[in-house]
Amino acid sequence: MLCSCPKSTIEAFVKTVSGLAKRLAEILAQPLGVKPNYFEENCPPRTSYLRLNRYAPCPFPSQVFGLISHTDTDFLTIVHQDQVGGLEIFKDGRWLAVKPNPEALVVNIGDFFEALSNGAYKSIKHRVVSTQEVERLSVAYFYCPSYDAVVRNCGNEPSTYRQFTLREYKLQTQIDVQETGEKVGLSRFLL
Ligand SMILES: O=C(O)CCC(=O)C(=O)O
Ligand SMILES: [Fe+2]
Repeated sequence: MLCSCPKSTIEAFVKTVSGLAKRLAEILAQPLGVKPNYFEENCPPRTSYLRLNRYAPCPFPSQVFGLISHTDTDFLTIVHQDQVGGLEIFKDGRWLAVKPNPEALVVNIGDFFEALSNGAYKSIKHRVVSTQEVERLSVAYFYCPSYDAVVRNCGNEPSTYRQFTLREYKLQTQIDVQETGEKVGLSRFLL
């Protein structure tokens, strides 16, 4: 797994996964009427990032989450998890385990694709449950716009969310976490 790899391997992975993220975003955006060069213009490499997650074995797995329920602050996230398992998505009112497959990547829609698509694509709520026996490793690549790129509904329907930038969104999240203890997310930007 990537967490113990040399820097050159991580850099090579970022190069490949960033190309994949861009291509996937373009394909998903095509039916929405988004300009073909939207991601090229608005997502420079410096605001996207890779996170290496290590979840230590937990003596109280029923009481402590590896990662609490959240949506991702990006267009999309590409995740590679090891064989341990623990990632869950919230679908149709219940939590579903994402079966670990080290040969596969998991792609999550993030908050900004939901806004760009005016809700046609949903930013998926997810979490990681703990394991008592073994540690778990995962790698997540977050595909983001630049801080001042405007994210808005690209279709012709009346907008569900007001337009915003990553800078504004992060600032609002910071305020919400300080005041309420959690990220409120897109609902802050409902019209
Ligand atoms: O560890 C995972 O499988 C998911 C990680 C995740 O959701 C995140 O880093 O935002
Ligand atoms: Fe996440």
